[in-house]
Amino acid sequence: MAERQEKTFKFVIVGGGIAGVTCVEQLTSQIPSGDVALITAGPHIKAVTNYKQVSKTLEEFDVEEKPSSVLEEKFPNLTVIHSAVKSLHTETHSVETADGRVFGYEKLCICSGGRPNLLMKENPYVLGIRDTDSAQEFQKRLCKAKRIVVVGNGGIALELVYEVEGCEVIWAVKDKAIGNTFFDAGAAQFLIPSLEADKPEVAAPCKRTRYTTEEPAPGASQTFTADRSSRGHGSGPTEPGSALGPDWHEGIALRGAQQVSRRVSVEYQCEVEKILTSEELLNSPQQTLRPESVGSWPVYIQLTNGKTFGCDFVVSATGVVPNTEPFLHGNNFSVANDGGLQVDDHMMTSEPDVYAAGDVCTACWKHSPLWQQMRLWTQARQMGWYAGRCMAAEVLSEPIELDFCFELFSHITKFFNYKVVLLGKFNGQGLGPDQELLVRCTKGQEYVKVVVSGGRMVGAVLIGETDLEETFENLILNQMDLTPYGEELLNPNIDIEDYFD
Ligand SMILES: Cc1cc2nc3c(=O)[nH]c(=O)nc-3n(C[C@H](O)[C@H](O)[C@H](O)COP(=O)(O)OP(=O)(O)OC[C@H]3O[C@@H](n4cnc5c(N)ncnc54)[C@H](O)[C@@H]3O)c2cc1C
Ligand SMILES: NC(=O)C1=CN([C@@H]2O[C@H](COP(=O)(O)OP(=O)(O)OC[C@H]3O[C@@H](n4cnc5c(N)ncnc54)[C@H](O)[C@@H]3O)[C@@H](O)[C@H]2O)C=CC1
Repeated sequence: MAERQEKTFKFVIVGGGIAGVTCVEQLTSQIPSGDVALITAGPHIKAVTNYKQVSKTLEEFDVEEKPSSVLEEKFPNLTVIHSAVKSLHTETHSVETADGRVFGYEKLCICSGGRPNLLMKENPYVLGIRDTDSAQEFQKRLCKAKRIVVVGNGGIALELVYEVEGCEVIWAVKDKAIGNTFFDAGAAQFLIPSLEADKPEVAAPCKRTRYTTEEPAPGASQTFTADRSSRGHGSGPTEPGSALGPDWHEGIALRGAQQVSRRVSVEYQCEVEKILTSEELLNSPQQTLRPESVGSWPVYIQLTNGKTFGCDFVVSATGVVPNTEPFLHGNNFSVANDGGLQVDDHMMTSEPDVYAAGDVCTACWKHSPLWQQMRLWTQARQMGWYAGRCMAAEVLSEPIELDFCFELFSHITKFFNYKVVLLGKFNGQGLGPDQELLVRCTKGQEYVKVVVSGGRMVGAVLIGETDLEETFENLILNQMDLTPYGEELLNPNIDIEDYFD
């Protein structure tokens, strides 16, 4: 550890993403006299703008990348330090930065986010998407590409396969249906036609109280094509840093080298066996391509379904790993199975005076039966805000209770150009057999799924302009017995809002 301590701050926040910046904003406004330092690796910070509380728990906002001077001008008691934290010494209450400076703290909040959980870290043909730099690298490689393979079945994969144009996409998913992180096979079936059609088909509403769905057989593949117009170019490069967020792809053209329509082939129920160069492929015993077709691509991907695809590069959209490394050495943090710093219901880690918020932490308090953690920026904002309040409350010796936002999971987003609202145990997470699903689906228009347990609504997936989010949120929060209403709950001819007034 360097000998010289530059300064001791009352509060030190590490990370200029949504969690860190929201925590700073909360602290500086609650305790204007306390000096606060924000230590962050990149030159920019992420700020929440146009915040809108849509309902009791649903919120919408934009995120802007801004120079940190904007924050310093707004909060005179804030100092922004641009350097990565290299080590943390909880005993002496100090952090050391990559440029050798040491700063003391009375209370520390770690908001260092996460990084892509890459399939093969050292392989130059495997890309992850996290921040502005990695998105621009992806765009640079894509504009010369004729075929890419996307591995993963969560948020990034869903966005990419829909947005990429002029390049063939092979989409390898582990599951029986697309988008398993966010919804079930029924919703996947509703969304799939969007991959091949620009205009949604409008049909009469149809209602079913339980859904059944045809699933592709193991190793099956499906191909979807569509013509789409290209979009404009956007912002220039920035330093590596915070995660991208909603609509990140709208500012950059995601167009490949081919003047052809979009073409997505989904390979179901498979994982990556190997990623090989053409030379390695020729020497591989499992290789199934004809020798004359080997060599035309820079890289080849072998899937566990026995298929091999040549491509320009592979996108590993396979989740997030929390950035904990600089903080662990020499300290005694409890780390969760997913690699996050465990935090209690006051966002405190297992080390005294050290809090954590956002993608880097794992919520280890006893959750409300209707909430779960997902690494989303709505939760990064809520956690950063609540961590700031908890730190202030501790300093002011005020009591504080777990915030209401952790009562009910709620998320608004957009997939395949549809509004998507997820509430509570939207996929029946952890409910076991004690659940009933009510589904209403109008092809090309809306998909409504309600999860009922013990006669009470515990979750919902709303795709399209359903206008049901507020009513369903209330029904979930009230835990009203819905048994008398039965299937009428989703009857499209009943105005459900009036029904429950
Ligand atoms: C492509 C993409 C699309 C997404 N889309 C959505 C979406 O539509 N909706 C949604 O809700 N969520 C979305 N997310 C997830 C969301 O962006 C993240 O959950 C959220 O931004 C996490 O915020 P954070 O502040 O915890 O971490 P980050 O944004 O990762 O910020 C971490 C900060 O810590 C800094 N840092 C890291 N290590 C150190 C260190 N050692 N010292 C100092 N500073 C350090 C980094 O520079 C960065 O500023 C998306 C994510 C990606 C990658
Ligand atoms: N609209 C939204 O809300 C969006 C949210 N995000 C968030 O950004 C973060 C990063 O996104 P993603 O990388 O898509 O993470 P994710 O957590 O959403 O999905 C990861 C996917 O990768 C799969 N996977 C994991 N390991 C694998 C392996 N070895 N082989 C094959 N598949 C594997 C998982 O089954 C899962 O389908 C997530 O926290 C996500 O929630 C990202 C984009 C959009």
